[in-house]
Amino acid sequence: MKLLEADKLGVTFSGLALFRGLSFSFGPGAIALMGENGAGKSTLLTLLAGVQPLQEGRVAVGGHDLAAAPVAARRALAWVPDESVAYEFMTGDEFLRMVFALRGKSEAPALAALIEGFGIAPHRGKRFGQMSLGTRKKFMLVSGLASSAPVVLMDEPTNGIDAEAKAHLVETIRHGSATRLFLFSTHDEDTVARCGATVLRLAD
Ligand SMILES: Nc1ncnc2c1ncn2[C@@H]1O[C@H](COP(=O)(O)OP(=O)(O)OP(=O)(O)O)[C@@H](O)[C@H]1O
Repeated sequence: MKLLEADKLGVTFSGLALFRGLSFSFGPGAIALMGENGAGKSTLLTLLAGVQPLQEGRVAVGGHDLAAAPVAARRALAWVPDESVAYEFMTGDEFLRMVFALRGKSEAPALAALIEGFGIAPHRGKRFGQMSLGTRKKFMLVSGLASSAPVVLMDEPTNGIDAEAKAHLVETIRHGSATRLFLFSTHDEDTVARCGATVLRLAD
């Protein structure tokens, strides 16, 4: 079962090619995107997530072409950026409700266990402007992981989170990777090993 396919992806910034002719095809599992700072990990993830338009090549998510059928393709993925995208005035609960409303869902069956596992229950009523960086990150992770999307794209998911949350992230990836694809950028070798992830290395 193919969940994410990239065919001859290429990106050029200011006349310099960041990568070219990048092709892969993944079914369920865990893939760690690694490489030096500036190798293009975040750029690749934003292309796959449909956050930034493709320059060269094509992407299909859940069999849906990202350029030709963007709504169906994006419905098949969840995107967890490195930095919080929530409004500062929103509470944790309001943010989660907004994300599920945007996905056309009123509830997420996995949500309660994720809130518990990531230890964010005490922060649900807090506004993002008053949260620590790690707590914001945990809400981003929970919003993506609680979706039923078969493809979960995460930019540096362990950045800033504590050991308990990291253990829960690893457990969620290990448990879910039989049916879903988790593709995440990281510099964290320990997490890659604990998740049993396959490494996709972007050359500098
Ligand atoms: N919109 C843009 N315009 C011009 N250059 C860009 C743009 N986006 C990214 N870049 C450049 O592309 C390169 C790759 O950046 P990217 O953030 O994808 O790397 P990364 O592998 O995620 O790095 P890190 O490990 O530091 O997070 C960098 O040199 C960056 O400055």
